Amino acid sequence: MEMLNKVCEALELVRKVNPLVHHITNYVSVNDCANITLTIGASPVMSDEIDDVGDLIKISNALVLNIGTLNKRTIEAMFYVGKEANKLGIPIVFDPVGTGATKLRTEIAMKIIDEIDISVLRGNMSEIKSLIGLSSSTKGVDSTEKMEGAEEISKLASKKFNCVVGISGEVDVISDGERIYKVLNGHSILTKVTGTGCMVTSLIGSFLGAGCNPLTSCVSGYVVMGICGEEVFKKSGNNIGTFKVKLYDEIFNINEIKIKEGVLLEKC
Ligand SMILES: Nc1ncnc2c1ncn2[C@@H]1O[C@H](COP(=O)(O)OP(=O)(O)O)[C@@H](O)[C@H]1O
Ligand SMILES: Cc1ncsc1CCOP(=O)(O)O
Ligand SMILES: [Mg+2]
Repeated sequence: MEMLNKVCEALELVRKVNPLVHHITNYVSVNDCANITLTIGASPVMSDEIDDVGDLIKISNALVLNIGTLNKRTIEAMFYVGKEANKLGIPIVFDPVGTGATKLRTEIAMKIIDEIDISVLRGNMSEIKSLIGLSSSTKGVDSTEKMEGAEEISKLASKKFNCVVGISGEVDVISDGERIYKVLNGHSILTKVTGTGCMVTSLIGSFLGAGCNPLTSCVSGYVVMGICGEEVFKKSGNNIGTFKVKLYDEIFNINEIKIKEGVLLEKC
């Protein structure tokens, strides 16, 4: 399958290019995002100070915006650096954490999508549904929505926001407005460790920074997290405390052979 080869090429490319990925992200999973960026072969830098981000984005290859613990100061920095990234042609992945749960999150996420050119929007079903104006329930940062209709919703959201949209869940669904891919890899244990969605977003940022296109970057992020999450569970079972550390090991050691053996990727 053509996309599978692109995912393998993306892995090779990120390790060759070693892109710098600038993050403005949340203080819950910031360290996990930095580590996951390193494990895939990119380099992370985290900064949300408005007097600092303008210089950093000039030397970065991609930008991750994540509103998990947004506040007035980081919101201002996100708009500033997002617009600078657009001027410089640096790709952006946006994670609208908790959208739908609060007015502030929904309003800021909508404004980011409206004013900043985003390459990939990645969130769970509750977040994406709320952004396209569908009624949606949430549990804070976690989804309480079923994945039913995810194919159409991802396509609709992609067309509406003019970017690739990746909806995560038991099956991850990705669309560029025309094509739809499904990644069936993953394990429910991934929902028991905080920050796994944020980490997928950092993986996507790493692939974007390496020069991969938004669709390939998004599919690759989900494939890597899905296969590696499954693998850690197979080896270690329900040992939640050590899961994340083993996930780093697994992602660091992912290769083309393991991807081709383990991948469950479908084109709709
Ligand atoms: N029920 C599930 N079964 C298998 N994998 C899942 C399940 N729910 C989520 N995942 C995986 O966990 C990762 C994070 O997704 P998710 O928990 O939906 O994001 P978020 O943490 O942003 O809400 C993704 O790689 C996704 O494929
Ligand atoms: C628990 C929590 N609260 C604010 S951000 C955050 C982390 C969310 O991470 P993810 O969306 O990857 O589960
Ligand atoms: Mg999330």
